[in-house]
Amino acid sequence: MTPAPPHGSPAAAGEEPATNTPADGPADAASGNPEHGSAGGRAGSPGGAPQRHLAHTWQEAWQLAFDCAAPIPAAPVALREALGRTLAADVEALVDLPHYASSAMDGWAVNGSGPWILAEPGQRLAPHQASPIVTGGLIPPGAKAVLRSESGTIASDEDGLPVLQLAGSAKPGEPRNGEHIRKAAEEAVAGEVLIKGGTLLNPAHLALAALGGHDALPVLGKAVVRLVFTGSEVVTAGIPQPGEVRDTFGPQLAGVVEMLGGICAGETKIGDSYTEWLAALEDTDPAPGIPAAAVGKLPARSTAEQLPADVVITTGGTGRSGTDHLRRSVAELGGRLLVDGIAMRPGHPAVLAELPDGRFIIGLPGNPLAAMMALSTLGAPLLAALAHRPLPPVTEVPCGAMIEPDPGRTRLMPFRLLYGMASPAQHTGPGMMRGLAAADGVLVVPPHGVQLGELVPAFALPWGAALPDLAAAKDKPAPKRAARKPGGTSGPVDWSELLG
Ligand SMILES: Nc1nc2c(c(=O)[nH]1)N[C@H]1C(S)=C(S)[C@@H](COP(=O)(O)OP(=O)(O)OC[C@H]3O[C@@H](n4cnc5c(N)ncnc54)[C@H](O)[C@@H]3O)O[C@H]1N2
Ligand code: MOO
Repeated sequence: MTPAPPHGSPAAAGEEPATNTPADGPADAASGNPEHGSAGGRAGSPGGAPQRHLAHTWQEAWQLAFDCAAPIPAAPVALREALGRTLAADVEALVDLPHYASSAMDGWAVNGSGPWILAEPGQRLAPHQASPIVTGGLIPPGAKAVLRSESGTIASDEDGLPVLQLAGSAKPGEPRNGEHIRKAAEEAVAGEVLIKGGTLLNPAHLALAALGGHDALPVLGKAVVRLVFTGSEVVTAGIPQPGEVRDTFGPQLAGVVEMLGGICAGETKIGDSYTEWLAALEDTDPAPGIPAAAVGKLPARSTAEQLPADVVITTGGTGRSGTDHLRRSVAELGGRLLVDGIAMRPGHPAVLAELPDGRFIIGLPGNPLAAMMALSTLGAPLLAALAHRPLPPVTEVPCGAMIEPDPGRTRLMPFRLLYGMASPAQHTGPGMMRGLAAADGVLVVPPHGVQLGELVPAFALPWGAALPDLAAAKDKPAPKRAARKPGGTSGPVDWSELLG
C-alpha cells in the first residue's frame, strides 16, 4: 500500500492523489474532517486539517460497490406496483379460469331444441325451456347451449303464451350443444401455474394474475432510493444568474435510478450547511406525506412512497472545503466510508458509505458529468446487487483514437460508435452534458492509455442499447464481399479491417 499525500495539500482541481488501496481496505469514516465549519453558502473557505486519503482504483470501486450489498429479499407488492418487477415464485391459479360457465353472447340459454318455453332467468331449465342471458352471464343449470339474440325471435303459441323460436336468419341445427358457452376452467384449472417465477412482469401478466385471484405478487426486492440535492447556488427553473447554476440532477436522476434497478422515493433539496446535510442523512421517515405508522400496516414494499430508503444518493459536497459536509455527516451518524475517492476522472471525489442502520449513501460530485460517471461506477453495481441483478457488463470495443497515458487514474470517456469503433465524444468536461447526451457508451480508459484500434473496456449507458460485441467481430475473418451492384450506394466503411 502506498501512502497517499495528505489531501489537504494544495492539489489543483481534478488532480487527486492517484494511489491505490486493496479492495478490502475501505477508508476510515474518521477521515471526514470534523473541523469543517457549519456555515452554509458557497463562500466557504477551502481547508481543513491534512488527512490521509486513499483512493480506490476504478475496478476496485466498481467491484466493491457490487460486493458490499446483499439482494433485498422478495416480498409481495400490489398488482399495480408489480409492473416491470421480477416474479420471485411461480404464480398458480387460485380458482378455475374462468371460474364459472358463462355465455359468450347476448341471447337465451336453452335446453334441447326449440321452440322453447320461457323460464325465469337463473332457474334450472327443463328440456325445451330457455331463459334470457347476456354476455358473461352465469349459465343456468340444465342449459345446453346459448342461442344468439340475432338467431331467435319471441312469438306466441296457440294459447297466446310467449315462446322462443328460431329466427329466419338462424343456421340449421343452431345452437349446437355447448355453442356460445365459455366452459369453466377452459383456460386453466385451479392450482395450474399461470406465470413462472423469474418472469419480468408485463401488463398482461398483471391482468392474468388478477384473473387467477391474486391481489399481490411476490417480487424480487429492489432498492428504494432517496435523492438529496445540495447547493445553495442551484436553481431549478429558468435562466440562472451569474454565480447560480441550473440543476442538472432533478430532471435526470430519478429516471436513471429507475433504469439502474432502483425505485425512486422522493427528493429533497438542501443548501450547503452542515445542519441541513445532517438532517437530510438522518431522515429515515418514509417519503413526506405518509404517516410513519402506516408503514407497518401495509404489505412490505407495497409502494416506494411508503418506505424508508435503502440507498440515499447525494449530489455535491464531496470535496474537502469548508462547505463540503458529506464525510463529516457520515462520521457523525456512525457510518463508515467504503469508498472515499476513486482514482478516476471525472468523478474522483465520489463516496460510497454505509450507515449503522444499513442504508447506503452514494455521494456524487456536484459537477454534472462527474456525477453521472460516479453514479455509473458506484450506483450501477450497488443497485444491481440490491435488485438481484448481475454486475453490469463491461465489454471491449476497438478504440477509434489514440489516447495518451494518464498515470495513476482511469478515465471514463463517453464515446460514439463510428464505423464499428469507439470515438471519444467531444464536450466531456466535468461540468458538461453534451458529450454524454450524444454518447453510445463510456470507455474505461486505463492509465497507460490506448493505441488506435486497441480493445478498450467499455460499458453501456443505462438508457442506451447494449454494446455490440465488437471485439468478437474484430477477430472474425472478413466476410467475402458481395459484388457491387452497378449504381448501388455503398454502406459505411469498416476501418477495423485496416487496423487489425
Ligand atoms: N481544491 C480542490 N477543489 C476541487 C477538487 C480538488 O481535488 N481539489 N476537485 C474538483 C472536482 S474534480 C470535483 S468533481 C468537485 C467536487 O465538488 P463537490 O462534490 O464538492 O460539489 P460542489 O462543490 O457542491 O459543486 C461542484 C460544482 O458542481 C455544481 N453543481 C452542484 N450541484 C449541481 C446541480 N444540481 N446541477 C448542476 N451543477 C451543480 C456546482 O455549482 C459546482 O460548480 O470539486 C472540484 N474542486
Ligand atoms: O473531475 Mo471532478 O472528478 O470529477 O469534476
